[in-house]
Amino acid sequence: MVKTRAIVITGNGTNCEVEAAHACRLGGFDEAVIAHISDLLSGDLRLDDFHFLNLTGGFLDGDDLGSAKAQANRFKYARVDDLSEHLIDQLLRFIQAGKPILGVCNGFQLMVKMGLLPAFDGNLLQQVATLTFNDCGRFQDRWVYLKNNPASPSIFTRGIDRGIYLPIRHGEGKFVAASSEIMDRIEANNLAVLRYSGPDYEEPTMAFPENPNGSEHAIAAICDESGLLMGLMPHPEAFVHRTNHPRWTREELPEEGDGLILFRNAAEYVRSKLV
Ligand SMILES: NC(=O)CC[C@H](N)C(=O)O
Repeated sequence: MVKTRAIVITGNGTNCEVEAAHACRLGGFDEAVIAHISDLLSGDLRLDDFHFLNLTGGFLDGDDLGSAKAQANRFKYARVDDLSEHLIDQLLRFIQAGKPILGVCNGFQLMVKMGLLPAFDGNLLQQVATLTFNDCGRFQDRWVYLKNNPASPSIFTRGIDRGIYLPIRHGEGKFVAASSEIMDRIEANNLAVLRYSGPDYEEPTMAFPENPNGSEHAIAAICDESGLLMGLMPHPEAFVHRTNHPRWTREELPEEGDGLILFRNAAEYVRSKLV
């Protein structure tokens, strides 16, 4: 049987790669490789040899130029040394092959700034939204409630009932669309996958602190129309077991953390396409 292989890209300031690779393995991938961006740029590793790409969180290039902006340009314009192609050619092949990509926090910022999300009409590499400074003006490091949109096409959130509880750690998490037309289209196509809410997961909220950054339409996660490309500000890889929960010694909790389902769904999707 073919091994399902996940790749987590690191380097230039990411800091969640070990947790992310662990989540991929727990979720069911046979292998999860932590690859430095330099290994892709040198041609030593190729995206073509993997089935799932996780763009993980951190402080790429120290957030200079705005979070993930420099890495977005690196992905778009850097050439792979020994293959006489650009890294973006590999990335576009990956997407055209129908392979899923999950961007978390800095990785979500990267996907949006490269134009991989929301990528209307498969129009990749055109930036139509951004993630900018939190309205509160401060870095936020705590847990949030995320209301699920069951009508979204995201393959990652299948099976989530009302919502999930996850940690955030970001300074630039406010989702802003370039125009009201873009936002209308995101809403019309159910591309807003998760929104900040109260603990009952009833209504999305713009109120601080439940909405930690002032994100338009309370958006915490979006996907593309295929559901295979998704990004979110909260960290699913940081809640895979009940002992990751801030109150695990005081509350009765299920063994599995709320974030693991995203990785399990990715692994199951990949497996279903390989057999
Ligand atoms: N944890 C993260 O990935 C943070 C992303 C980015 N550095 C920010 O502060 O917004």
